[in-house]
Amino acid sequence: MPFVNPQGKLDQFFLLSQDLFICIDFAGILLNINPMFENLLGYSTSEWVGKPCGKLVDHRDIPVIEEALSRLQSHKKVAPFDVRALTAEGKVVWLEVTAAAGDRVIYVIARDISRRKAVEKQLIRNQRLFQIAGETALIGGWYVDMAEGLPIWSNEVCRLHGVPDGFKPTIEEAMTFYAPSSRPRIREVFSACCESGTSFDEELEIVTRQAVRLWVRVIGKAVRDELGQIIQVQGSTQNITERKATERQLTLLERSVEASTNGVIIVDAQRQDLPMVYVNAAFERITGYSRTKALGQNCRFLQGEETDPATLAKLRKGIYAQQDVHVVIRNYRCNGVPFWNDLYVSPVRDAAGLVTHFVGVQNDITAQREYQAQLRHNANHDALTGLPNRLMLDQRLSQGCLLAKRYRRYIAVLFVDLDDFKPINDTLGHDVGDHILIEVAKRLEEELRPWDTVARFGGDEFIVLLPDLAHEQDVLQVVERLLARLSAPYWYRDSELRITASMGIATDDGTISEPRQLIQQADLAMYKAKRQGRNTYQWYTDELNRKVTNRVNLRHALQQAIEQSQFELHYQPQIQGATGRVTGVEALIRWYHPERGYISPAQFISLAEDTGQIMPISEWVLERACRDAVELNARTTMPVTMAVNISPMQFQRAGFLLSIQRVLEQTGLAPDLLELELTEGVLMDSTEHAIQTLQDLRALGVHIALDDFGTGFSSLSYLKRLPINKLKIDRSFIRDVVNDTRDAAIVDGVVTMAVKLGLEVLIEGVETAAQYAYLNARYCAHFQGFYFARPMPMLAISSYLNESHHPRNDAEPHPM
Ligand SMILES: Nc1nc2c(ncn2[C@@H]2O[C@@H]3COP(=O)(O)O[C@H]4[C@@H](O)[C@H](n5cnc6c(=O)[nH]c(N)nc65)O[C@@H]4COP(=O)(O)O[C@H]3[C@H]2O)c(=O)[nH]1
Repeated sequence: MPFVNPQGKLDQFFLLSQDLFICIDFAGILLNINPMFENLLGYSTSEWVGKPCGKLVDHRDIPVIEEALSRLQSHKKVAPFDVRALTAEGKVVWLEVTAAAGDRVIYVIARDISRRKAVEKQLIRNQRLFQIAGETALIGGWYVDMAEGLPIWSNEVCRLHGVPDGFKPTIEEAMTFYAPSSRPRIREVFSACCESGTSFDEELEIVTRQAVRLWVRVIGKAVRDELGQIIQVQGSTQNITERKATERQLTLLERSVEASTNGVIIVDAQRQDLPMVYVNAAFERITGYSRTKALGQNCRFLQGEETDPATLAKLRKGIYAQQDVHVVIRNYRCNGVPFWNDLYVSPVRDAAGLVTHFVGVQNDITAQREYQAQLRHNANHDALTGLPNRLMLDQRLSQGCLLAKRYRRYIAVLFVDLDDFKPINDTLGHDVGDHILIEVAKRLEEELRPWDTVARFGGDEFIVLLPDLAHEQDVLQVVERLLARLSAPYWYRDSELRITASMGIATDDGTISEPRQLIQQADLAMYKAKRQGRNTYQWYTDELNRKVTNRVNLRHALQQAIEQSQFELHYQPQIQGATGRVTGVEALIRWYHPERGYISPAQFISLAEDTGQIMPISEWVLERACRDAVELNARTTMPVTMAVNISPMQFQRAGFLLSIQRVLEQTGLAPDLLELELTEGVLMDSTEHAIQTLQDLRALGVHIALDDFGTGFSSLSYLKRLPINKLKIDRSFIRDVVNDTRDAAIVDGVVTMAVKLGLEVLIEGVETAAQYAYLNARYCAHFQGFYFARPMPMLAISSYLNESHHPRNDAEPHPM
């Protein structure tokens, strides 16, 4: 290595120095370099002597070198400066350069400051990072030297307070930034820290210079010197406004959840067996379990015997699939009482979508369910007796048929109707009636097996279903047992009441296509039982069915007849025996059916009575007969009475009297030419009312005849009170009157009695000359019968009357 010749005593420094010693001329050419040059930069010194010093420097620092050189050339001073030199390996070495101009040369000392530069760089980087952290976390630092008593704020703290960077408040000024509510606290904790070194960590409110309220977390601690004296209080201030808002919201949420009337449960989805980590107060109230008991457990402790496995499976499936799930589940309270839990469960996901929890919202809907059940019960049960009603009966009947079919058994339907319940109800009152119905329901239920059904079908009608009979005949034991039980005395407020029932039975093997038909069949059979004397039963038969079907068909046809006016009136003459003169005619209805021809009134009148269709028919008959009577009387010289049959229903209707009055007025028929024929049955029913109506009719001038006399059971004492004009002796006594002395005796008795009571007598059903001769010889009466004439249409009776009122010579009435 070539050595530069040392000069004078200072040469040793030149050689040994850890700094670079360089001499350059005023043009910047290297003249002399110490050995450190080679050590530091890795170049050989000889190479570089005579070369411009600028070549050593990183191109970025060349302007610095040029500037310094220019100043030195002008013999100006140059302050030490830093440049980057490049080593032989291409690395950068930071040099602190001190240069001074001599007479002919420039002396340069350059010191390697690369390590310092690296530390500085690191420091700057750290400062920057600290600043970033402060800005990001909204934390600023501050300190107060005890000696000076002035707070020093970092830029972030300045920013927080809304003041420019470098703002230097007094302690008092710094305090005034705190909101009035927070001020006493910061004073207290700051003083305590200054005086006794107590650290503080407070969340307080400040008001920025722009009057914005912010929440800050202020942390402070004392710094002591080696003697333990507090020399400084330092700390940080962090803006936590957002966190506070979030916290407030969370608190609000928590309070809301706590206050909710719904039970809320949160379970940890990440832990084994999904333990509950939160339950609210409503959960405690609903279940009776305290938080301490519930937390940490799986919800399954709420389940019990009646918890439906299917519902449970649905709930588990939803949880397993991490989906929302809604169930109504039977749960149990702490005291073992079950309740209906309307439960919604939803997964709660974290930001990454992972299910961390499940939240369950539960509602105790037991009361609601019970109410619904009550409604359902009410819809299916009779309010008075609590028995199933018709609706439920239908379901049970269908089920019963299915069971009978499946297990090859028989189903029996009993139609139970109480005998004479209406009079009890009407006369003794509804309380008594209700009491009996409840008692009947109870007795029926007690006599039956649990799988049998008793339903209330109507007022005093009950249906019993026996869906499990081995043999059809088995039903009879039950029926007899029920009849006996129902006929046992009933007690109401110490009074004994007696009532019986009539029952109709229908059975089937379950294959019937329309189970309701069994009820109809049992109903038919029950009616038959009623007709057979009550407190008995009847079995449904096909024959019964046929009759009923005919009746149903007839009823439909009758309705059409009413609507299409298919009726006519025929008239049968009534003859006065003494004179042979026709004194009246009886109007007899004829139904001309377009397909079936004439249908006898004997076939349809009683049906029309049952169905109520008799009313429109009767009105028509009355009016037609009155009009025809007016016409007939207009054509004859002698008055002719019009006898019209009055049905019981017609007679009992309120307004009957009025309807007679009206028809007389409308047709102009003289009242004494109208004779109303009533049967004994009509008058038997409501005696007082009937007698009053008869008296009113008589007052109108209308005649009354008691029809079919002798066939009923009217008492003679009763007969004497009736304001009637005429008795019509039933034709059943006439048929054999000539030969049968008993019939003759009856006719004799009735006629004698009638005459004694001042009543006229009409003998019906005279068919032969012998009968007529026999009767006419004995009694002063009127006669009617085929012997004289059959009922005939209007035209025919009109000419018949003409003829009879201009009799032929023998003056005897003649058969047609
Ligand atoms: N065997 C026999 N029968 C005789 C003789 N003379 C008359 N008859 C029949 O005896 C019935 C007399 O009428 P009824 O006893 O009031 O009996 C009537 C009456 O109860 C009822 N009826 C007829 N028309 C009406 C009506 O317009 N209104 C009401 N409510 N019932 C009526 O129908 C019943 C039957 O009427 P019809 O079939 O017309 O039968 C009539 C008549 O044709 C006879 O010598 N021998």
